[in-house]
Amino acid sequence: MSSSSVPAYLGDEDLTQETRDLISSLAKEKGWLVSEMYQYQGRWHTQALLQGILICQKRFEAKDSDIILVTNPKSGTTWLKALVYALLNRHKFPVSSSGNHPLLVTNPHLLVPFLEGVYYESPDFAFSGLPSPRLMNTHISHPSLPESVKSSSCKIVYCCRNPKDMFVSLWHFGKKLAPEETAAYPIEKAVKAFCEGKFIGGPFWDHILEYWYASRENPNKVLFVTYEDLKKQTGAEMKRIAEFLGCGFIEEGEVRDIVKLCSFESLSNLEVNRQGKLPNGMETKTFFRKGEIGGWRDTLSESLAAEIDRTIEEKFHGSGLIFSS
Ligand SMILES: Nc1ncnc2c1ncn2[C@@H]1O[C@H](COP(=O)(O)O)[C@@H](OP(=O)(O)O)[C@H]1O
Ligand SMILES: C[C@]12CC[C@@H]3c4ccc(OS(=O)(=O)O)cc4CC[C@H]3[C@@H]1CC[C@@H]2O
Repeated sequence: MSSSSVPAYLGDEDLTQETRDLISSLAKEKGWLVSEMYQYQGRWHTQALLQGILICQKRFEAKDSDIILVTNPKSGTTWLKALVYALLNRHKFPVSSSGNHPLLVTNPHLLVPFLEGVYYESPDFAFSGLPSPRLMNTHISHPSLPESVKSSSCKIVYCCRNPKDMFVSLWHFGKKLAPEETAAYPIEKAVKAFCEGKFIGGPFWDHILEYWYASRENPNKVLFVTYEDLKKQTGAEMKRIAEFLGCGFIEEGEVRDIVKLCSFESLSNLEVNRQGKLPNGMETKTFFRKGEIGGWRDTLSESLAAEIDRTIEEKFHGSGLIFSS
């Protein structure tokens, strides 16, 4: 990859010998954005994110008080980070006297660390130094989570999104992230790869279903929310998240203020989210595009939408999970 906006952890520099040895034994495919992606524990990864996951699996020690936000890419990660950060810090940083709220001057990705990204960039990063309760996010699949995440009483909030909107969001994100690499790539090919599961973090259906069943088996451990419900009833979903996390009583005014501060209109118009880059090289504005439900209609032809619908029907049939659009 050559574009300047491409983050460090999409590259293949700084790989340890251990990662190189493992990679040499893994199935390999050419990706849409990356020239090589590797299949590890059933999922496709860039070399850098794979190394981040390996280090995370080895080193991350979950605490009972931890909160981990889990998503597939482009399913509402940035928004969920902002909402939960504002919720947990509502006494320290009241949103009503909001002139100096951290979210007004800091991109949500800098307030909530991305586990495998941080472990790739800074393998010795001291997660133990984060204030309690520690709030972090990951795209790691349920079976691949570090053992301590599964065995401790830490809480997981999983947010999923209608796969058609998720794909379309990824499509535009990829084009912004690496315009040269993606310019000549046909959307038909990308939809095919997405439906075959050969996309970073994919297959998307395994990711969603594993957390879906985990939330049904252990509702005190995993809370399952959707981008669509968050969009339609942000306040009610935020209260559900707050109750799950044991945040205690929240006044209606506080809920309203947090919902407003974290809305697409509010966050996407802040200077900090319009200009500038994260330290990893990604432009902050790439995380905000339309922020709508059903926006896939502007990008997908009927036949491409039908191709994704067929995959959804095949993979989610009988699961009880229904995507609204
Ligand atoms: N505050 C917010 N409210 C609603 N959607 C938001 C949001 N912030 C970002 N998004 C949307 O969430 C998607 C990015 O997901 P992620 O944060 O997981 O990378 C993008 O979707 P679109 O590309 O459909 O607009 C982005 O616009
Ligand atoms: C994880 C990430 C969002 C997804 C980005 C991504 C999406 C699709 C890709 O296509 S393919 O090469 O697998 O065919 C590649 C990538 C690589 C970067 C991914 C982003 C890094 C941080 C974002 O949350």
